[in-house]
Order: sequence, then structure tokens, then C-alpha cells
Amino acid sequence: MAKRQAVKPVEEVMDSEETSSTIVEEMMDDEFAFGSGSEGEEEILPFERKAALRIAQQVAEADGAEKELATAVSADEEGRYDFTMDMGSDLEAVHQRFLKIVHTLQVFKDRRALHLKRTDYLSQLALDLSVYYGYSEWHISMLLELFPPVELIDYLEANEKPRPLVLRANGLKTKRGELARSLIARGVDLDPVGDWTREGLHVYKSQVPLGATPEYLLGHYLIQDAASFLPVLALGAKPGERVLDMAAAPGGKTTHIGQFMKNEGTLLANDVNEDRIPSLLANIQRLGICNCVVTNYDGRNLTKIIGATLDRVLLDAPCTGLGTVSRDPTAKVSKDGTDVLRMAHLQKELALAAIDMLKVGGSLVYSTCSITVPENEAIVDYLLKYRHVKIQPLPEAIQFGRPGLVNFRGKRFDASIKHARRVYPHTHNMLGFFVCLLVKTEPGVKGKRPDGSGPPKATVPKMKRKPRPMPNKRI
Ligand SMILES: C[S@@+](CC[C@H](N)C(=O)[O-])C[C@H]1O[C@@H](n2cnc3c(N)ncnc32)[C@H](O)[C@@H]1O
Repeated sequence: MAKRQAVKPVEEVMDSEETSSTIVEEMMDDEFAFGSGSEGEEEILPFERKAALRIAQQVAEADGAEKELATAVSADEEGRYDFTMDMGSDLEAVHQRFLKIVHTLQVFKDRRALHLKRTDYLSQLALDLSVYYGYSEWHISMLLELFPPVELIDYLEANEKPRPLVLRANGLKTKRGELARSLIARGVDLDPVGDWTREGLHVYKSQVPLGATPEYLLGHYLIQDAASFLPVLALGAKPGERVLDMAAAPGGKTTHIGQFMKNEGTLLANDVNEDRIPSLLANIQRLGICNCVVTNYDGRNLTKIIGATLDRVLLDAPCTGLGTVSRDPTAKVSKDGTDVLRMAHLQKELALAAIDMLKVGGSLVYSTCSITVPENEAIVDYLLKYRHVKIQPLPEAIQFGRPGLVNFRGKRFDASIKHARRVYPHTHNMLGFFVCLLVKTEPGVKGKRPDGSGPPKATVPKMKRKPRPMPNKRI
């Protein structure tokens, strides 16, 4: 396989990220900067100083990898590149061919063989990348619509490496510094995640199983990808509020919301999948969240029960998971366009119901661990058409992702979608994730049905059966 390129740490990427994606036409102004994290200041610890050294090493490695790529390509720099004369099928031949195709696409006028069109190069590239990295051709074609070819290779390489293991310190029971000291004493090598959170710890090496330490069992931390922090930081729940986590299991984000609420107010955690409720309950209990009610409904039916009474809703929506390939390589081949459309349909229904449960002035965070546009920007665009909602910028500290796409394959979305954020493994060293914050400005529905026949359907579908009372557990 290819020599792995070092993944840039999020701090470095945030400072230097180029706007290389050709489909991102409306990039944000340079208005974003780091802010403080969500919790109080802590003293600077020795392990925090070590982070600077690690980052410098990763930057040096990344430079080296880029030079290697350039050398591989320059071997054929004389003359035009006709891939049809270069059809070796072993992996190294495929690797060399796609590097040359990527290079040719970058200087197309000078390097293309005159009888070949751009689409010929792109088709061969899709084929080669799917063979080399083991993705379905559909998946690679979807990625080629999102990233320019040279960036796509970075993305695919980043997916070949696991993302760093991240712990979230539970502020209800400990402080990050205290937790770090205890784990270091047990032989865990760790660093803080970044300036944007005061809760996260990257784990590099551990001599103990992190899911079985006394600190874990006491609920001092939860194991979670860094990207999963973002929706909850965007939601910004406060003590005393009434908050719903609409698709909550296994509770990574519910327990994080609970930290923000400091056990005051009401936290509703719902999930349709009964099999996932025990792990949701276990996490809530272990992390010491005492103001939480767990329910087991289809989120689309919750409006009937809850009404428009909520201050905040998190919809961390069911999705194709196409941002999580580095954690689950089966996603390389297991999903296709039909799955995306099926999910998008459910996501729209859930998101409309979420808005209908908010008070005017209440906020919704819509997030997915997928990077496809139909599951993200297209959903938010739909919400803007059929409900009275406005998109808000995310809190300053977490504005480091790429802006939501407002122009994709000839389709224009509402310009305010630029305030949503996308993070990727190759740019932010996190799973691929989408996060958008919306505020409800008026009650009721707006606009027409998608077929133009009248106002959109009420979000409360007829319930097929009575909700079961059993799974509502107060803990
Ligand atoms: C991305 S996962 C949620 C992860 C969770 N937020 C966390 O951080 O641990 C999506 C969840 O949506 C749930 N789900 C799927 N369809 C649903 C529906 N119609 N109503 C409520 N939950 C649903 C799934 O069971 C799954 O647990």
C-alpha cells in the first residue's frame, strides 16, 4: 500500500487550511478565530507542553510525505500521459497510474494525451482508487464530487489510519487535569485535544484497557471521537432548561449535554432502538446524570407527546455513517446512493419534528457522521424552506471546520448554510462530521409541499400503535 501521509493535527490545519475544494464556492470570510472552551481555565500541565513538540514532529513528517508524492509523479513529467498505454494491474502499477492521472488532471492542457478527455481520466481514476483503497466505485464517485482529486488522495490515506483515541473528561465528577494525572500514573500516554475544548484527551498509548480502569468505572470519562464533541458544544445547553436528545443511544452526546446542564432542568434522551437503550441507560448512570428521562419512541412521533415546549433539541441523526470509514472500513463498500436517499428521507422527517417541538427562540443542532450532501446541506436547506428557522454561526471556538456547501453540482443552497461546519479526517484528524445550528423564529409551517400542492405535511404521522409506557425510565 501507499506510504501513509502524516495527518495534520487540527491546530495546524486550522491555521493553514487552503480552500482547495472546487465545489466550495462561497468560503467564509477570514472572521474566525479561536475562543475559549466550554469550561473554566485549568493550570498548564507538563503533558500539555509535550503537545507542542508532537505537533512539530507531525508537521515535519507531513512535509516529507508531500515531497515523496511529488517525486513519484515527476518520474513521467516529460511529455503527455496516456494512461491507456500504462494498464498494469498489480497494486503498485495501479498506485503509480493514479498518481500520474492526478498530476495530469492538475496540468491538464499540457499533460493530457490529445485523444483523451478529462472524463476519461476521471473514470480511470475512480476505478484505480476503488481497486487500490478497496472502496465501491459508487463511494469513490461520491467522494470525487466532494474533493478535488489531489485532496481526495489525502482523504483516502487518512482513512487508512485509525483516528486518535479520545477521552472526554466528565466535568460532573472530575477535572481534565486530575483525570490526566490519574491516567498517566497508570501508564497512559496522553495529550489535550486542542484549544477548542477543555474536556478532551488524546490517548497515544496505554498499558491498561481504557474501558476498565477505576476512573472509567467511576464515570470520570467517556471514550468518544473528538468530532462528537462538536454538536454538544454547538447546542450549549444550560442548567434549568428543557432539552431533548432525539436519537440518543448509546449516550455519548446525552452525557455531554448533562455536563452542561449540571443536573438542573430536564434532559430527555430518546432512541427508537430498544436494543440500544441499555447502553444509553448505563452511560447516563455511570456518568452521574440525574436529571434525565429515557424514552424509546420513534422520534417522528414525539411531537404528540412533547408539544412545542423545548429550549433545545439535538438531532444527531441516523445516517449512512459515510464519514466513519477510518473506524468502520466496511463503510467503504456497504452503502450506496439508495441508502443515502433513504436516510435523507428519515432525516427530513425527524428534523421537521425536532423543530416542531421547540419553543420560539429555541435551538436545534442537526448533525451527522456522514459527509454526503443529501444528508447534510440538503436537509438543512429543506428545513429553511418548510419551517421558520434561521441558521446561526457555531460558537467561535468550534468554527474551525470547513463551511457548509452552498453550491453543489449546480444546485444552490441557502447562503446561510455556510455557517454550518464540516470536519474531515485529513484536515482535522477527526471522523467526518457535519454540524449545523438553527434557531426557531416563528411557530408553524411555511411554504409549499415539495410537489407545490400546499403547505408541507404536519410532522406528526399517525401512530400505528400506542406508545409503550414501559421504556420510559427515570433514573
Ligand atoms: C448516530 S446514532 C446516535 C449516537 C448518539 N447521539 C451518541 O452520541 O451516542 C443514531 C441513532 O438514531 C437512532 N434512530 C434511528 N431512527 C430513529 C428514529 N426514527 N427515532 C429516534 N431514533 C432513531 C438509532 O437507533 C441510533 O441510535
